[in-house]
Amino acid sequence: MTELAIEASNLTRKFGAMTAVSSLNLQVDKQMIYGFLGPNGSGKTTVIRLLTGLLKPTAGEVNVLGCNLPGDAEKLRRQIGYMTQKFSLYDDLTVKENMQFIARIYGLTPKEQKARHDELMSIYQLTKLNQQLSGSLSGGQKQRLALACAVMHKPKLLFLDEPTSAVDPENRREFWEQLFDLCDQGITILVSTHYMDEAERCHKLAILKNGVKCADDSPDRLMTNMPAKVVEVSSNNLRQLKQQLIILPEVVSASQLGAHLRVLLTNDIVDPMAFLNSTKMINAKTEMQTVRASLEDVFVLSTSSNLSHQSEVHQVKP
Ligand SMILES: Nc1ncnc2c1ncn2[C@@H]1O[C@H](COP(=O)(O)OP(=O)(O)OP(=O)(O)O)[C@@H](O)[C@H]1O
Repeated sequence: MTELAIEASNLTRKFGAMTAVSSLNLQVDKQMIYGFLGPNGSGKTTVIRLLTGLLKPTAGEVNVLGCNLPGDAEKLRRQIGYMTQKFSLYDDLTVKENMQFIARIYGLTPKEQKARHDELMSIYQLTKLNQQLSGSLSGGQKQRLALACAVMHKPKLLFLDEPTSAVDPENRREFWEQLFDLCDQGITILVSTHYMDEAERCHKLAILKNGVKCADDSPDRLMTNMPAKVVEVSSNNLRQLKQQLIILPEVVSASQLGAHLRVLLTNDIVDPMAFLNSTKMINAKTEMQTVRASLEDVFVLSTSSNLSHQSEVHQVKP
């Protein structure tokens, strides 16, 4: 049986009357990259802070790397790394000084500091930037420095809260290669993101909405088992067609992608083409085909504000 790095049951966190995280059950296997995908304010950062011991839960149980939280938070701290959304290092210190500062916080001896510093500078391509003020680094360079600092003390578990929000696609791809290298070395990674391409790279993924987990599985299984049908429609009246379709209860969403309208239909529609034809909104110039669900479709369905659709999404994983 695979060992768990994180286990949470009924984890709940309220801020006053507002419930930021609601009865969350979570199991994360060791040595995997587990993603949190959710819209703004869905509770991703709050969950991460609860799992790092930085925030106390209102209710529920959390065990991370064998430490029961919040009681064992201090014991856990040495075993985890945390990279926050914002660049949290000192702008007016050089790259080297920031690394030294973090190394001292983690109590590395001068000899360990030197060895780790040289190793990380090389892995994260920071050697030439050693004496540069951190505030003057590019977004991608800052991110590499932040990751180097987060792994300084060789944590077993890494929390990354929207780590690539300020970097371009090429740097993002490179960053993910580094994450897979870390995973290969035995590190478990929990990462929150807004990006579908990033979410699709995770071994497993939870989708959060208003503090509630609405789906939890591998990206592939989420797409294969999505309880809705997807039809691509091309026509000469896409904008008008969209307005007509989205008011139908069977239509979860209709969004334009270039020359197509991507239409999500509830699963009880057995023959999507016949259904769309029966709406009489389709004209002689309309072409339709059913297509495989994308992760974005799963996300749209999971976070749809239509409650009748929402109840179905919970069936993504019973
Ligand atoms: N310290 C706090 N006090 C009051 N409300 C808070 C606090 N921290 C978070 N919240 C609220 O909890 C909800 C979830 O916030 P959280 O930052 O966890 O979401 P998120 O999914 O990380 O959002 P984003 O993607 O925008 O970073 C929000 O409504 C937020 O305003």
